[in-house]
Amino acid sequence: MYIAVVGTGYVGLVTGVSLAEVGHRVVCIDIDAAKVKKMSKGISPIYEPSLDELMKKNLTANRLSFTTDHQEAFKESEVIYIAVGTPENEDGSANLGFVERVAIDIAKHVRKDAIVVTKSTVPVGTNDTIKQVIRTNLVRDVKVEIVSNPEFLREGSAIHDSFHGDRIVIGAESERAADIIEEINRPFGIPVYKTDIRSAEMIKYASNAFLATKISFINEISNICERVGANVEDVAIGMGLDHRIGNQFLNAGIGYGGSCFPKDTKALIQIAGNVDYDFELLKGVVNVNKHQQQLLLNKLKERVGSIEGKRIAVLGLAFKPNTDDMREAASIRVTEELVNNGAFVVAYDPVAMEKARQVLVPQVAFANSASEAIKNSDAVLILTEWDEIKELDPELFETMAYPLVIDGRNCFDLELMRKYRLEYHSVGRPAVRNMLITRN
Ligand SMILES: NC(=O)C1=CN([C@@H]2O[C@H](COP(=O)(O)OP(=O)(O)OC[C@H]3O[C@@H](n4cnc5c(N)ncnc54)[C@H](O)[C@@H]3O)[C@@H](O)[C@H]2O)C=CC1
Ligand SMILES: O=C(O)[C@H]1O[C@H](OP(=O)(O)OP(=O)(O)OC[C@H]2O[C@@H](n3ccc(=O)[nH]c3=O)[C@H](O)[C@@H]2O)[C@H](O)[C@@H](O)[C@@H]1O
Repeated sequence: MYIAVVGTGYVGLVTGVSLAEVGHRVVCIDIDAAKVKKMSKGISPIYEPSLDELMKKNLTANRLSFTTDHQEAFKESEVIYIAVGTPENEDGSANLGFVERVAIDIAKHVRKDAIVVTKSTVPVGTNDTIKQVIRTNLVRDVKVEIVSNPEFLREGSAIHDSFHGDRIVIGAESERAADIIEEINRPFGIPVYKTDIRSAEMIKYASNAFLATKISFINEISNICERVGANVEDVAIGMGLDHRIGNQFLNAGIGYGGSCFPKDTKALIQIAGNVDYDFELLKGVVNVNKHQQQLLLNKLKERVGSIEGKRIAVLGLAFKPNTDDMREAASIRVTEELVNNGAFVVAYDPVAMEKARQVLVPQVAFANSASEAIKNSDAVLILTEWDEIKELDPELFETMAYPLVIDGRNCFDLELMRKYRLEYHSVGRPAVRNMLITRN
């Protein structure tokens, strides 16, 4: 199949590369010329495990190409994927400006009958708008059908998820269009669920909102655990053994960040509000998430008193491990608050430092390693559970005058931390206060 993918962010690029890998001829289009130049050389503009290798392999095999030219890209295309961003408007609703722009580009440049597949996360009813925009702006006499095919990949394991996802959802207005998209995806061997377009659009928001709900739920349980002396990790294991609950997405921490949960939960509240439905539960989920980051800062303030003039090491800046994505990362608000309170912040991340420099407040200093950040600090805050951080030797913390570690991601085993001279606070687990121990 000749396929065009519009937008080469996390979703578009991974979709394009994966479709090329299973044998399709794919052209990826982006308006960002610098990005296109880089990708044409086989260099991924984002950090995503295995992506570079697959890009190079498929470029060499001539199954994959990149361009800024929509007209050129749509010349042969039988299927056009829309994978541009749908960021948050100020009122929490989804900004559909990029999607609508692409719909107009398709209408102007499409040359043959085509199926337009929406991968971007869009509010229920948006595919009807896309259809309308394309049909009213069509320049040539061609037939365009619309399919909703929401994406469920996670950043940091995007390639793996594309080949081993739990399901592919196809929402279509005709059986023919649904069958063609199913056929395109057959080589992935992932179960396909076909439905109507509006239900497919809703499946995406409902799935993200449900996962976000699980996180806020376990975070509230963790806050109670701290007060009653229980351990949230044991609680999550015990709960997860019930298959109806499942053991995933029950990691308590500083709340969810990233480019999707924060915006998609708010967008779903708006979608509900637009039809006069007050989605109370989801509003609670969003509020709990906001509060959770503050709890970490409260713990710090409680232990160090005034933050002013203190040197605080912040380990882990990306919103989750294995990505350099800084969108809605907890580190943005946390470092800003520390700086506003007069702290000297020294930050470290194994991968996201370059992007972090662009979004964190300019007063933040960057260390070349975790140990450099930790040395001489008054406290360490852990915000992302990178393996590199989880594998740090706790002895490193003993290089601090008063080893105070506040871990927002439960990176360390409590038994292990009890063997070191340090004070360690994590989320939903008993604190370790072990300043007097002498080890042999
Ligand atoms: N990031 C993720 O893990 C996931 C994202 N999604 C959804 O997928 C959509 C895309 O998300 P990301 O890939 O994160 O976005 P992104 O913001 O990383 O990338 C969007 C890309 O589209 C390009 N673009 C904008 N307008 C264009 C146009 N008219 N023509 C060509 N290119 C254009 C931009 O230059 C940019 O490179 C969003 O709706 C998001 O909610 C869904 C599942 C996972
Ligand atoms: O629509 C999207 O963009 C994507 O959003 C999430 O993927 P992603 O944001 O890449 O990452 P997740 O692994 O889901 O983590 C999101 C946030 O939740 C946090 N989280 C996750 C799991 C958990 O148990 N606890 C927890 O705090 C993570 O630290 C991170 O900040 C979903 O998992 C994907 O299925 C979806 O396609």
